[in-house]
Amino acid sequence: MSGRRVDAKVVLLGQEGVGKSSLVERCAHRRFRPGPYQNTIGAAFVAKVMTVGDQTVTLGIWDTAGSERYEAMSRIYYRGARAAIVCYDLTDSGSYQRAKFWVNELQNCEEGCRIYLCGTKSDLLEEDRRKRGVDFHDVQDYADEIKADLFETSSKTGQSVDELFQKVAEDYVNFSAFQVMTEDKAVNLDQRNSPYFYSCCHH
Ligand SMILES: Nc1nc2c(ncn2[C@@H]2O[C@H](COP(=O)(O)OP(=O)(O)OP(=O)(O)O)[C@@H](O)[C@H]2O)c(=O)[nH]1
Repeated sequence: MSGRRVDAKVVLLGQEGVGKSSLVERCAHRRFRPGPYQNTIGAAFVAKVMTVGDQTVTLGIWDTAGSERYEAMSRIYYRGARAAIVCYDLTDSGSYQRAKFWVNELQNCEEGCRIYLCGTKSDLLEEDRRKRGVDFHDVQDYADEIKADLFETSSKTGQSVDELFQKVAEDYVNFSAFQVMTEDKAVNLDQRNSPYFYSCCHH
């Protein structure tokens, strides 16, 4: 992995303890560590190579610290991000409010960043449905409103974790292809000095 170019910066945001580090651990190392909760200090970085069709894409994933103490630092980490996975704990409505705070930040400061809402710890709901603290349909409506994708994941069982990161990689590839197409067009339209442009207009 060393020396490999990162194609897209991805940042994880969300209240402390919602399971951001566990999500990265599951995605990168396909494991879940149930041990005592250790909060992230500052941020952690993982590069993950993904396959989209016949292309490989390296995601540079920044796992930020959720503690409000590190809020200013998290802002540094989402700068230039192509995708933000904004996490909340499906059993904790307060964490969903905190997720909305990060969405507002991104909308105001990082226009080019796609947002993925991620409700975590879905295995806890399988154990007991009454533990759900955030209504799925409410979040789906909100996701539609902000043009975000919505996933409900479990790092413990692995549910929907691969799907989430795969979608991030696919959107990156598709969006980049679209961007190249529109940029090419912009160049063509702008080439007033090009021989083609004049030959085209003078004949
Ligand atoms: N049951 C269950 N517990 C989880 C899951 N994901 C995380 N946890 C637990 O939730 C606690 C917090 O997880 P972390 O991944 O450290 O949370 P974080 O969002 O990175 O926390 P900060 O680094 O403080 O921002 C840990 O005790 C995890 O074991 C999950 O999918 N299911």
